[in-house]
Amino acid sequence: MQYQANRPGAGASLGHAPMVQAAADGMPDLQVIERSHQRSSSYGITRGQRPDLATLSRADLAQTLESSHALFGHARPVMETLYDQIRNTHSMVILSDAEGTIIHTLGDTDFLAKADRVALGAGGRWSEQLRGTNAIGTALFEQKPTTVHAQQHFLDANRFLTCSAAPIFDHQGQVLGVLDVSGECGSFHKHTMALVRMSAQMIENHLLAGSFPDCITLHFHSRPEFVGTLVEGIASFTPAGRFLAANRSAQFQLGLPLAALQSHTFGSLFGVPVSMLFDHYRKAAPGLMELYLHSGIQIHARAELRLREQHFQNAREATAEPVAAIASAATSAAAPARPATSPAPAVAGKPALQSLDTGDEKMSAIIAKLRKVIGRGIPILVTGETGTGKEWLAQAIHREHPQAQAGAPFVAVNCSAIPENLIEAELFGYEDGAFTGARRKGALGKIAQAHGGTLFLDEIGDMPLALQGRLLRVLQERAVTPLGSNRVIPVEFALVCATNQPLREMAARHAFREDLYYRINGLQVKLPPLRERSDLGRLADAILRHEGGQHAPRFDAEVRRLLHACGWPGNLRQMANLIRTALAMAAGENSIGLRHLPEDFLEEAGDLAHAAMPTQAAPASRSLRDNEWSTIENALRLHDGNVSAVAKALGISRNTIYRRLKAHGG
Ligand SMILES: Nc1ncnc2c1ncn2[C@@H]1O[C@H](COP(=O)(O)OP(=O)(O)OP(=O)(O)O)[C@@H](O)[C@H]1O
Repeated sequence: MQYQANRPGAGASLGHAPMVQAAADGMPDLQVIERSHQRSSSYGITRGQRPDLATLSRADLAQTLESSHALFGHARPVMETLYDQIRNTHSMVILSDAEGTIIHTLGDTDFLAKADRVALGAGGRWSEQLRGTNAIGTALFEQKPTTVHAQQHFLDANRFLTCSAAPIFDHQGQVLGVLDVSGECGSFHKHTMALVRMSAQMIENHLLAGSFPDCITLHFHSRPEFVGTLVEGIASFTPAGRFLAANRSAQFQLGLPLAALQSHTFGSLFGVPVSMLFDHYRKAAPGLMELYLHSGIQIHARAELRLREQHFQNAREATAEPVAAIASAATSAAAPARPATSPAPAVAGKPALQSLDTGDEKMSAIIAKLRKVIGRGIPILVTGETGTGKEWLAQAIHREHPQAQAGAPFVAVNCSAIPENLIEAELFGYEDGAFTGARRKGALGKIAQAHGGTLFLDEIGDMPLALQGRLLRVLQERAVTPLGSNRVIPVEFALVCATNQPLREMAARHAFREDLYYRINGLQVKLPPLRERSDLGRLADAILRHEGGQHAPRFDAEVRRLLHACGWPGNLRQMANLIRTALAMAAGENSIGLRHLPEDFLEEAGDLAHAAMPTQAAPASRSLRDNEWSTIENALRLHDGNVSAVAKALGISRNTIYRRLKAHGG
């Protein structure tokens, strides 16, 4: 059958009707295919011709590999993780250079043999000029992710394939190569493209982090839990603060393309001098920094200071204070480069365990129990509705350890925020054995980063089953083996996990490993929802002081009444958000009145209080999830299904709402 995309009903005529969709769905973009077919004809290729199967000689391939060493070095471990996701689907993962020459493949043996027949292997050349329309060549030409399915290949010989390819860009926006998943056309899956794109993004992030030997790299996101994940923004600056490079997430968050960013400095982007980073890392246990973009949006950031000796020296002179912490947060050029995902700094600025005891009986009992187990190697499992402060409690637990005072790391991993195919590399790290000496890279996983400190696994119920076994082994053996390595790294850390899922129930229906459940469940504490706490007023005062300092204005009587009347479906997160807004509105005044509260809160407080009532009266046997879901459901009804509005009203993330909607078949 010939390709007929330029005729009406072309998708149907291909026998792949659902293919006629936007490329963003992981479906081929028919306009892209059509343009490519026109180009293929103009190259003088004919559909029925035998493809040019000549591959590079071994010497030429070695040279190609050498010139793509950085790309190959960073791509290889990501390819291994990606291949784990598609194993046994008659497919393979392919890396090509910017000319479309394949430099590395990983695949199922049966399919590799078939692929070999069309030179889809190392040394094979897949530019559009040589092969006509194909995912690698066309993605290179279009400079965007491209799926080419079956008949959409220009050459008849390639029509047994379905291929999804994403270009990989360097920090200057130049294409370095292409990551591709190819398989037999019957193995097409629309999610493949999403996996390929995320993997390409991960390679780009690692490349960027390793690009400059002497620089300051900022990892940031508007949500603190996303710092250190695939979606974080990464921007590098010279030691003097001049902009060097940024990944796509950073460009998006900063609202500027690369070309415009070139004329910026750290100061012009964030409104503070770069020296504030040195000040920040001079602290004994620096936490994430809070910075503001021009748009007023707050971001949370972690900096990596990878500086030469003389820049340390300058920093020392500039700050004229002890700089032990700077040295510990930085890597000198002579030392091996710090891995791309360096340990998150220890937690600072968050309350200690004692200050979480504001008089609620349940909270006091929880804190007393925790005190008995902290420091005894007993894993702690924290449950509770969204926003009840599970992560805050984990940080407070960490701070109780004497090592925390000495700067031991608190490393948080949100198991639901990291794409399933990347979580393994994030947790266990990976090793790049391809190059030695200065080029040897790799990344320390979060588990190894937590060595000596605390590992906090948030939303542990969302950890893929396959990885639960590996995690269990790490916990039993107290050692981690990075991907692609035989090296065993001993690790010692305190473990705190959190979930708002019924893990025991999940274990009973084999949705969560029972052995892991018992292993992480040394002591389980359940944080009460805000509506059930007896210390609501004191808690609000504590948050007010935390956010606004000792001289913050006080709540007036009307506001206090309203605080008690509200159902607080978003729990502490909602309350903290409300108080932050009120403080901003009441700046310079002595008290916070109703006029300082957001209108939507005032309008909804009554309704939401009602919405929460049935959950208060709900029988104890109802799960946390049920309570939370009915609150979300009510709020969705109130807001005509507008997820953003509900997220704002409840003070919970849109992701949480989408996850719950999915879980309830929405
Ligand atoms: N004890 C506290 N005092 C003041 N504010 C708090 C406290 N605990 C939590 N918060 C506020 O609530 C927000 C949410 O807390 P946290 O992330 O710990 O909740 P969570 O239960 O882990 O939420 P989720 O289940 O959605 O991950 C925090 O960012 C903070 O603003």
